[in-house]
Amino acid sequence: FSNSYELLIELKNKNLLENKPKYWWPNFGTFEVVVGAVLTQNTRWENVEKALNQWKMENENWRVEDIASLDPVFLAEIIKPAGFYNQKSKRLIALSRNILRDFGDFESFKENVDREWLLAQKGIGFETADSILCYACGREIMVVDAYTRRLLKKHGYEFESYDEMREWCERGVEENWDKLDSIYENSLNLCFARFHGKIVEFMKK
Ligand SMILES: Cn1cnc2c(N)nc[n+](C)c21
Repeated sequence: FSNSYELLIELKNKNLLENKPKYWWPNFGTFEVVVGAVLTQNTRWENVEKALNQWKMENENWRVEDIASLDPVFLAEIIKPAGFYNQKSKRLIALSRNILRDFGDFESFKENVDREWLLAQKGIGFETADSILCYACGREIMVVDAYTRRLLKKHGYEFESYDEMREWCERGVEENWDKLDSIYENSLNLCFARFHGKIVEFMKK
């Protein structure tokens, strides 16, 4: 493939997202995505799901108001399966408090947060920030990760930085948006959410 549009087309016909949530990340658009994005650092997704489900055994769902006022030792115990649980517990509580302090509630955070605010939060780097923007806030931004880097390297593409790789993935799709729009029968929204999901599922196979 000579650009990311051609890569997307090659992946499109492999049915990589069948029996997956519509936008790939479970509970897309909710605070649970924010928690999962922090928990998935340096561990396997299966461990994140275990941690997320531990909380949901006792609670309806993950709410920013609950986590903001939680005892860090108590939360660490719940998220233990995800690893680095003391550090991740402290960071999730601080992040939740800052969301309430700076935005008032999760809905307003979804609408108004930007990449700079996220990157200023302790323990949030490019991949975590972009996962939150894309899958919690529904922004058209491409998450790139070790899977993406490995796939592109295999096809001769190497990048100086995270952002250079992200821009390569976004540019090829944006330059061919009209072609994609007709292929997807004009239902082309959040295509980067699905594009990243296809890459992860392809590389895991
Ligand atoms: C949501 N999500 C984030 N990272 C993932 C992964 N590695 N594998 C599968 N899923 C669904 C994931």
